[in-house]
Parts: sequence; structure tokens; C-alpha cells
Amino acid sequence: MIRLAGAGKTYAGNGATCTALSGFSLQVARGEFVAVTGQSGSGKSTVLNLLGGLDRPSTGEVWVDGQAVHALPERDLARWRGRAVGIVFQFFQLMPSLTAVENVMLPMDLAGCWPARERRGRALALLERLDIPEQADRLPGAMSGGQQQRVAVARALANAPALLLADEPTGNLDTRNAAALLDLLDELVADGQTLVMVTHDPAVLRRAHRTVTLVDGRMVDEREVRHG
Ligand SMILES: Nc1ncnc2c1ncn2[C@@H]1O[C@H](COP(=O)(O)OP(=O)(O)OP(=O)(O)O)[C@@H](O)[C@H]1O
Repeated sequence: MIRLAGAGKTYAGNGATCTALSGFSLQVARGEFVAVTGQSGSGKSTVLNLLGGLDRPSTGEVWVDGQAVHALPERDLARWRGRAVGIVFQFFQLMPSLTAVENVMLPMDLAGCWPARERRGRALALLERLDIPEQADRLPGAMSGGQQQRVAVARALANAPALLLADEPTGNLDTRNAAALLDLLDELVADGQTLVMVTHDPAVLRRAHRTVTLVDGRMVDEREVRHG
């Protein structure tokens, strides 16, 4: 259902070109959890950016849930992304002036996916799902990092995206909060959520169904993870 086929990304600037990704192919099944790893600069974020339509491939194709993302005109890309993809970042990136429930409602308001009268209830249900219903009316600045990241996951799920993307989501959390967040992400995957995560964290790699390793923009290893 998700497919990168021969995807490449080259950046041009100052007369030099930089190849961030080269001939990268990956298929992710519905409900699968794939972790992408590799050293700094190896191309991990580029993979995520292509899957999320935040960037376009220089070569190759990107398919998400039947949509040819590489072929979408610029004007349709942001709209598609808002409905089909949820993204969680290392530094949460919540709107500081909005409460937790308002942050979660924002993607619904922007995409117009759900009837206006249902959005607040849906956002509250997601905060409940992420075990932080009591944070609904608080501002991000008054929450711990772990709580903020849960709000960010709830926000990413607001439009029931076909694909959840996460870029080092535990990178700014302590061990206990990181483990709690990973438990919640495990539960979402067990419920059928497709997840692609960039990470350096060995604890995350052990939880994935499959890991993909990049070196200098190329896949050098792909392996199934044995569980239990
Ligand atoms: N906008 C850009 N312009 C020019 N070069 C870029 C751009 N974005 C990424 N690159 C280059 O592409 C390569 C891959 O970058 P990418 O961010 O995908 O790596 P990464 O594995 O995610 O790194 P990190 O772990 O440090 O986030 C790097 O050499 C980077 O410098």
C-alpha cells in the first residue's frame, strides 16, 4: 500500500549537487511498522519527506494508499498530506498558543474532514486514547515533554491517516517517557496503523516489524525483526 520505487533525491546549490537518496525502493504493507536507521546525513529524513509529500523525488515514484504522490501538482500536495499522512517530529512542534485539544482539532479544521460539531469530541477521544485526557485544556508550555509528544501523536492521528510518519519521536524524551510512547505506538500498530519511523534508538529498532539501514543515501540492509 506504500511504495517507494527507485526513489532518488538530489539537491543542487552553489554549483555543486548533493545526492541525498539514490535508487531507494521500499514497500510497506498496511499495519506494518518499518524503522529506518543510519548515520547522520545518510538520507533517513529524505525518505520520510518523500513519503509524506514534504519533498518531491528527483527520480522514481512514491505511492501512498493508491495515490501517486510524485505526480501530484503542488497545489494538491498540501491538501493530500493533510488528509493522508500524520507526522510526528522530535521537537513536538505544537502550536504554543493553542490548548492540547485545539492542537488536535487543527488538522481537522484545516482539512475539513470531519463535521465541525464532531471535531472536539474526536480530539478528546484521541487524547483519551493517548492516556492524557486531563491535558485537554492545557497549553503545551505547561506540559512535560512526554505529554507534549502524546498530544503530537494525537494530532498526527486526527484525520485517521493511512500513514503515520515519525522522525526520532523519542529523541527528546527521557527513558521512561520514551518507553511509554513506544508502548502507545505499538498499540496503534496492533490496531492496524501503518507506521514508518526514523530512529537511531536500538530500543525502537527492536519493536519494529522490519528495519531498513541507509548509508550515503542507499539502502544497505533490510531485515525482518523477530518478536517473542
Ligand atoms: N535542503 C537540502 N539542501 C541540500 N542538501 C540537503 C538538503 N536536505 C538534506 N540534504 C543533504 O542530504 C543528505 C541526507 O540528508 P537527510 O537529512 O536525509 O539525512 P538524515 O539521515 O536524516 O540525517 P540526520 O540523522 O542528521 O537527520 C545530507 O548530506 C544532507 O546534507
